Amino acid sequence: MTEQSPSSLPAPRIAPAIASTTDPHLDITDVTKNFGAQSVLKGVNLSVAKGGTTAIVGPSGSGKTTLLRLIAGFEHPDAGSIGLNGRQVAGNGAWQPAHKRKVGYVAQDGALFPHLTVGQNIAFGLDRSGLRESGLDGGRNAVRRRVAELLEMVSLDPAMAKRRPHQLSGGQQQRIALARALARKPELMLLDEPFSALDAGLRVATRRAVANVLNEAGVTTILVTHDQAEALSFADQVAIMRGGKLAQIGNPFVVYTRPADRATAEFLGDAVILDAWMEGSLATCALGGIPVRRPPVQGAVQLMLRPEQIRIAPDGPIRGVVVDTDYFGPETTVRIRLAPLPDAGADHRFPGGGEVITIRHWNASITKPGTELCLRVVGEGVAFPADPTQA
Ligand SMILES: Nc1ncnc2c1ncn2[C@@H]1O[C@H](COP(=O)(O)OP(=O)(O)OP(=O)(O)O)[C@@H](O)[C@H]1O
Repeated sequence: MTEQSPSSLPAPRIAPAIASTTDPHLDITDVTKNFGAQSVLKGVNLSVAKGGTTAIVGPSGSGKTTLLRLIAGFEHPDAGSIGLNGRQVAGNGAWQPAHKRKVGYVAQDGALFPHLTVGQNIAFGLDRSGLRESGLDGGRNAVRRRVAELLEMVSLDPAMAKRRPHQLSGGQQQRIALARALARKPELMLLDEPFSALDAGLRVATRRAVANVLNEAGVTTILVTHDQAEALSFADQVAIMRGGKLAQIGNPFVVYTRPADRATAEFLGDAVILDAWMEGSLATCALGGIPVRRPPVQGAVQLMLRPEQIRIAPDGPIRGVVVDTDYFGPETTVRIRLAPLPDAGADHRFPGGGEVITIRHWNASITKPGTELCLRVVGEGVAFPADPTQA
């Protein structure tokens, strides 16, 4: 048994930045989209708060880009409606073309024009009548000044305006693409996997820089990605797309720690899933009795824990033997075969032991195969009905 009680568990961290969706910037209601016989979006509902950051994450082909293109106004929905700032822009007979929606779009590869300089690329996005409205003449000097301003906004040296895209790194190219999209002063920015071509270090730095620019400019942002870690770190609202539907929408902490179903749990990160028996708010499994906040059913369930909730501890009540390990530098994944619970006996509610779980540990030397370990579980588990039709 674990020695945790629900009252001793850490309180969930609630993401501070979720803006109220009572005043949504974007409102998507029951949107469907078919391409020929293929049904790609099957009734999507999503609300994005003004100034908020939403990540749409999901496997390849689940419909993420299609949804973004509908929001941008590059495609019409077959049914449902899309509202921007309280005004219907698509559906129910309404239609506002893309160039009137005040929406910026940055694609995966940045899509810069290779034959134009950086400055010309950015200037391409400038709305010259907008420059005139701002008291600028819309001529060369005004354009040059605005391009320099936009380059500074994305933390690049204005001298770069003379270069061509092939003379820039991938991260710099993505920032130029962002500057070009920002040139029109969009109120909503759509980012379609803009960091996926960058290597790991540059990806994190560029993501952070882009997030800062958009945040400071107060631009509502939607990021599409298939990278769950990116979604969790970038956004204050994460929407998980699966098979043309949003399986769950919530703040990053909630969707990671309390996924709505097993597929979402496994998509968002590593998950330890064990057969368990739910009685009241306690699920008994090979790791002992684990508190569950809102059990969906009683009786047979599948219990989900994140690997970081299972700690190696000399006084831990659960026993197991290391099966094998995988060394990754800062951490090692450790596969452990669990021993039967001492009080399991012939009671059909208790698992018989022998389950293999995978956890992580920083010290590779204490996790050699065959080593006996004591384990402790921290925090709550999430229970899913063992019979998925009950979900
Ligand atoms: N213009 C189109 N014509 C026909 N089929 C399309 C069109 N656009 C998208 N599709 C199909 O719709 C499905 C969803 O595509 P979409 O690009 O929206 O998925 P995605 O989740 O963004 O995938 P990825 O992560 O691989 O970019 C795919 O099967 C795709 O082939």
